[in-house]
Amino acid sequence: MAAVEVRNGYKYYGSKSNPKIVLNQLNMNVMRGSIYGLLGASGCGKTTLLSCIVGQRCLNGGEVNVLGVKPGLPGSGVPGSRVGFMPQEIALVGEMTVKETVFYFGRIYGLTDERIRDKFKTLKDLLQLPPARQMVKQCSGGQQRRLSFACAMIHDPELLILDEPTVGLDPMLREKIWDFLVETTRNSKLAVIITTHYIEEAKQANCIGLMRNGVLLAEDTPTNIMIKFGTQSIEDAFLILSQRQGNEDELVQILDQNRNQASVPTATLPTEVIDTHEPNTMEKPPFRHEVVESENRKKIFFTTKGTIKALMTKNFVQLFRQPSGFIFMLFFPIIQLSTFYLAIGLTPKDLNLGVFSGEVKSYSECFDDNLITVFNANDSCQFNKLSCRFIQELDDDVATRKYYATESEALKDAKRVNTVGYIHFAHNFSESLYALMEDGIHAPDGAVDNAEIGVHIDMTDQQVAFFMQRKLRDKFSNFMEKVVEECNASKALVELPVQFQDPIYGSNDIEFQQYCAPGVVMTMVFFLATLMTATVFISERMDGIWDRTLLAGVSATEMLWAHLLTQLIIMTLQSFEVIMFIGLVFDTYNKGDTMTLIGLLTMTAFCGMLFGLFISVFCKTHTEANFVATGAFYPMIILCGLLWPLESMPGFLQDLVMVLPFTIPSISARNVIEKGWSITNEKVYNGFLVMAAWTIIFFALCLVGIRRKA
Ligand SMILES: Nc1ncnc2c1ncn2[C@@H]1O[C@H](COP(=O)(O)OP(=O)(O)OP(=O)(O)O)[C@@H](O)[C@H]1O
Repeated sequence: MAAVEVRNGYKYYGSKSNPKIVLNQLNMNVMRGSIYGLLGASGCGKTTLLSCIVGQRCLNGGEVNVLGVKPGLPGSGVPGSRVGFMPQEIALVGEMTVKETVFYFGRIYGLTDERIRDKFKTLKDLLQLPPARQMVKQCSGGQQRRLSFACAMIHDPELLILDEPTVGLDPMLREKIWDFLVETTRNSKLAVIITTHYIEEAKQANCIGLMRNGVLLAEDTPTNIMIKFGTQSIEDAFLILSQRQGNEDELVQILDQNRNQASVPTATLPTEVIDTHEPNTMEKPPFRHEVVESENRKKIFFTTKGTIKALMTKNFVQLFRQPSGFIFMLFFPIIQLSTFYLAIGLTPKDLNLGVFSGEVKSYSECFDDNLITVFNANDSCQFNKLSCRFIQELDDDVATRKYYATESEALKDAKRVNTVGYIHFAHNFSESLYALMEDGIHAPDGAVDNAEIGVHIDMTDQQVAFFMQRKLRDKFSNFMEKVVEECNASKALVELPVQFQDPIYGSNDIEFQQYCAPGVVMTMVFFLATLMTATVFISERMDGIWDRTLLAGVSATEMLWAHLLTQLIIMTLQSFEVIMFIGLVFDTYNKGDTMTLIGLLTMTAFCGMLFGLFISVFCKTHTEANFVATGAFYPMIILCGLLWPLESMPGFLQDLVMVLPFTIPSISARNVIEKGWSITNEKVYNGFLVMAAWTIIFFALCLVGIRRKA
């Protein structure tokens, strides 16, 4: 009875108009209880044929029947527990131990732990597996191959497909594996398809298929093949066949011969000659596939829980055993937050400010303890060296003062950027100020000018310049208030008629850091999740683990859920860590509910994770994924009002950026932190809604992408 039948198999890569034909009207029969050696040069289409047999790929024409079912039908067990597949690449998780790897595959195939333990014992001896606790990445190439073989065998499949299993193994072990396969197929119904480059070892197979350029040139027992071509070895027979394939007349002959045999290949023309546009369906009746047992469906449904558990265990092991992954996950947020809180938005310190006063010959006069600046007698005041008094008012929290003998020297140093600028006082600053206070609007013009403190600032560093301007204004105001107080005059004389009362929200000394912190933390958490997810998924796909797990019968949806759940746990912990860290270490206040913030941050991370998944679905390599993630990061930082108020943007842009994932959520976070609003407030829950909407959009796009690829 046939385990695998391929009829007129036709497969191409590329577009229909310009196809690259890989399987060309190929016929193949693999009997139960036998070994089928599939031989052929590199690139002839062996792996493609195997992937169509296990349901990983679909034929473009022709039919496949595997164990009585059409591969890929839900509940058919193909791909799944009825088939064992050992791919060409190792496709194992490097961070798992040998034992964990065997248990992982056993569990996703739905085996009980006891059964896995028994099987592991047998396979360990047979295949000389490395020590159970050794990590896969620490195994040699040959050891990894043997382990991969064990994983394909763990569940006693009905069909075993081995793509180059003996590459890199020593002759003794190769022989052992062949002996095992011969013995097992003799005593059971197990069917084995094996591809190999060591043509002579295939002598032990019950049947050999010689393949070239997508065509099966011959299919027979090794002895018959050698007799047919009058050779001593299969290799020579293969050589003769390959030479014949190059000769068109001979080809037609082979084709006729094969057509007369029902079960052997019907098309043996090379790809360049044969008419490939319409696959030949011949007159054979279609396959009668077995009805898929509902029992199988039930089994798959009940094993889902165990599968998710196995997948999640694998994900955690993978993450925690990678030092870089663990450090990235735990310490990267802390490092990023620390750098942000230490570097952004704090008050500038250690600035140098030049000072020139025409009132004094030597600045030591200003620091003379006997210096009296205000004389108050007979309801009038006399001022003496008031510039010194202002200089004393300027303490180190404003800037370190550098004193100059001339204004030109102060200017020269400011131009060399040794100071952020300088202030200067006229030689008659005190008298002019006195005149201004005494005579008011009747004071001479010169007095008005000379009573001013001249400030020259380097405006190229705007933040420092604004800081200096604000500080000088505040200091001047304090200074004048003290002077008029000593003169027994009313403060109202020097106070601005504009009074800033207690703020409605926030405080007068709020730092810029408070404004941008929510946005910075949110983008950090989002893109961290994006990068982690994209990296995990792309690595898994590139290493072949994704495909191998799918071939074990696990659905893409189950794998997706397992990853999402793993990441969700990590993201929740990370959000908690972030909030606690900035609260405890940087003493950041939060007037609102911490759980609301953790919730919003976790949602942000979850959304970032789905964005990472979205990237991994549409990008083939890590480089492409990094380009997309970095490309998205900067527009978000710039456009979402995280660093600069939205109100400064043109109106149309303001409307546009409202739909971006960080604009409204960062406002919500600020509303919680600064205003103490709860989640019931529209301006808080809006942020949750926007994040939820983006999460749904990314999820839907991922599903569409994954289904299209499937
Ligand atoms: N996804 C793909 N897209 C386009 N071409 C592909 C794809 N996969 C394989 N091919 C091409 O199809 C041909 C057959 O590839 P396949 O991997 O099936 O060969 P093979 O016989 O298994 O080779 P090897 O023994 O080296 O593994 C090759 O020319 C290969 O370049």
